[in-house]
Amino acid sequence: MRLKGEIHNPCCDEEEEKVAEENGRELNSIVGVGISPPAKLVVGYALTSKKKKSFLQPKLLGLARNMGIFFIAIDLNRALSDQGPFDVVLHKLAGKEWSEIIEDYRQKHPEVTVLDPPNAVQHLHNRQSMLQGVADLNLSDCHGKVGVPKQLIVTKDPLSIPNEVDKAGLKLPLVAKPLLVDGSAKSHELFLAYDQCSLSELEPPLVLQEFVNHGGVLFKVYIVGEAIKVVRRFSLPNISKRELEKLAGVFRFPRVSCAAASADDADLDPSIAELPERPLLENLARQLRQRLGLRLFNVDMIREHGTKDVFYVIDINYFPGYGKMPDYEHIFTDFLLSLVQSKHKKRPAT
Ligand SMILES: O=P(O)(O)O[C@@H]1[C@@H](OP(=O)(O)O)[C@H](OP(=O)(O)O)[C@H](O)[C@H](OP(=O)(O)O)[C@H]1OP(=O)(O)O
Ligand SMILES: Nc1ncnc2c1ncn2[C@@H]1O[C@H](COP(=O)(O)OP(=O)(O)O)[C@@H](O)[C@H]1O
Ligand SMILES: [Mg+2]
Ligand SMILES: [Mg+2]
Repeated sequence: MRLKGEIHNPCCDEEEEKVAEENGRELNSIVGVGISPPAKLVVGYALTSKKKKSFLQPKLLGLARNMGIFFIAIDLNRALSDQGPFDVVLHKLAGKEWSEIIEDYRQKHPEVTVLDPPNAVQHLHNRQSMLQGVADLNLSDCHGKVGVPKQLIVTKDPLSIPNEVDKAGLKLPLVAKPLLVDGSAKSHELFLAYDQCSLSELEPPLVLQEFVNHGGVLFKVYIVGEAIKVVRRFSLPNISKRELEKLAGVFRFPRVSCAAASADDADLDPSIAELPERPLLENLARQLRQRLGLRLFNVDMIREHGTKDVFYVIDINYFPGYGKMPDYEHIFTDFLLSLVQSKHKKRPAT
């Protein structure tokens, strides 16, 4: 925690100016009435403009300010070590150059909580390494099973895909996903493949994943440190055997489970809509947090149609769209405060 007056506050765009204005209003009002400055938490952020807009909403900034938490934009044109000082750094920017900057900063400033370490984030930029952790989890309790759909990685020669799929024993239909996830629209361009021959039309590098019928509903499990929030989203409908026999080809499908596809208020079959049990989610989140070394992520989970508790994780996203998570402003401010508290607890008594 720091005292006031230590903050450097560079403004780069409209969003940042708004944030700085919110912060400044608080600083001036305290100085003006001569109250001694309270301890405060300074959070530096390096986010895309889309993310700044969706995450730094007035309801978060206002609540945070009342709790002594101030968000300060990191100036990408200046050395990171010359800025701040920060208690926490939040970041989600693409590119190797940024990863190196933030890793270097993390090593030189162990007193700052960097959310999250770039090498751990990197793990989620590849759809193969992303799900490796899940396959190795130990979730053998009575609240359900969590696995990963059977999948195959293809890095070259599209003409060999039909044969490779055959050898691996993958069952059709398949979902084809770009192997690398870099935040681009292209990395979210997904295809459904209904027959083996057409698979050679796809462009590697890819993950080919068995399509799991799940009743058209997906569970988005948001994790913020130890907090978990789960929402329902619409997803792809079941594909019947009959339909599969009739169809051939590969078809691109749109972003079916985006925020606009919320299914929380829909009138759904309870056996499809019922959320995964809380102990299962807690166990999953705890183990993933440890294994991935991340505190800010979400997990896309589906329930195998016709079962009560057989789940598959199909996607994990770093620093997802928390702005759409119900109650995110409280969850996030509590989380930021808990970081400082745990830091204080760890400090040896003098
Ligand atoms: O754009 P939003 O707010 O829907 O958030 C996206 C996430 O949506 P979700 O919160 O899961 O509904 C989205 O999740 P999905 O991959 O769509 O499941 C990604 O996390 C996306 O980041 P990136 O493009 O992979 O870097 C996220 O995009 P960024 O906001 O990080 O650019
Ligand atoms: N193995 C699968 N079985 C059934 N549906 C799937 C599968 N994988 C993906 N989907 C559907 O495709 C959507 C996008 O896939 P996802 O892996 O989450 O990619 P993205 O990173 O672009 O969100 C999911 O929300 C879900 O509707
Ligand atoms: Mg997804
Ligand atoms: Mg994703």
